[in-house]
Amino acid sequence: MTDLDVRGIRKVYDGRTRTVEAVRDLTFTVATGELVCLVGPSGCGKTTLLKIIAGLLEPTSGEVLLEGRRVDGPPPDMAVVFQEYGRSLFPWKTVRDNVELPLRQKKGLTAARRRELVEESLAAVGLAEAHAAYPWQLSGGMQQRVAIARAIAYEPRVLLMDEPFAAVDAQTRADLEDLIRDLWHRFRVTTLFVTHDIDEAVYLGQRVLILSQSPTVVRQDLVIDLPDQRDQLHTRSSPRFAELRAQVYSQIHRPRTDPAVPEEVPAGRGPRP
Ligand SMILES: Nc1ncnc2c1ncn2[C@@H]1O[C@H](COP(=O)(O)OP(=O)(O)OP(=O)(O)O)[C@@H](O)[C@H]1O
Repeated sequence: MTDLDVRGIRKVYDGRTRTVEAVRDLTFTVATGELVCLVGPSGCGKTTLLKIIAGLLEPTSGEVLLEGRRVDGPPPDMAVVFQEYGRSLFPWKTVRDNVELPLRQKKGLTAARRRELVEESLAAVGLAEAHAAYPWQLSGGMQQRVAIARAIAYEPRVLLMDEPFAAVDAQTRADLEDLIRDLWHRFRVTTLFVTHDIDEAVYLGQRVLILSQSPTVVRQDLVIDLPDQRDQLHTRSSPRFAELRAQVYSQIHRPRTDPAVPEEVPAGRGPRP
């Protein structure tokens, strides 16, 4: 079954002085319970695409379907984890209250069930002990764990992650990558994980969607045929990992086949139909 169906998404930012075609034509699907990584160079429109999928930004053309229903605003059964954990947590609320907050918007949850979900998800990310702390008392990696716990507690149908580990150190990043694999094994939430880090995409994903430079199209939809049980040491040093990362690298850096296509359209000409 398909959870997420992205069809012909195009996005043109129409500014006063210039018009930028950020995303040209993106089409892909994510099946129920899949973990798919989306990798592309900086500025290729990953955040733009994610905002469109999350219903926060309207595409110029194309559509996103979530379980067959068109997304035209933030869907209630989707959770997003952003890169800037510092700005996504409320500093005046405790860890427990930060995780519980979105649950208060969810219909039909009793206070007891909310408490249960908060406790379970904090335990799942290894932060059961930190429930009474404030975000500013925690390290960056711990704050990002809180943001992940908040997303999981919500029991979303689809989880979107936008470069969630870009701002943490390398060791914390590796730990958080393993946490994502672990949580995905446990909860099987349909996950779309956006990153510009090729190794991270190959390590995490069942599939990697490789994006071109802006204006963006899908260069390749690559199946990651690494063993399901992955670990930082053995997986990353395996010959197959090296082959897959080389394949992603060469696709990302492949020259555009259509160099005549302008990346910026003069203002006033407007988006193409
Ligand atoms: N609100 C906006 N108005 C005009 N142009 C924009 C706007 N947001 C993004 N862009 C442009 O669209 C293109 C894609 O930006 P976007 O932030 O989606 O890329 P990205 O792949 O997420 O980048 P990064 O990896 O550096 O975070 C860029 O050229 C950017 O300058």
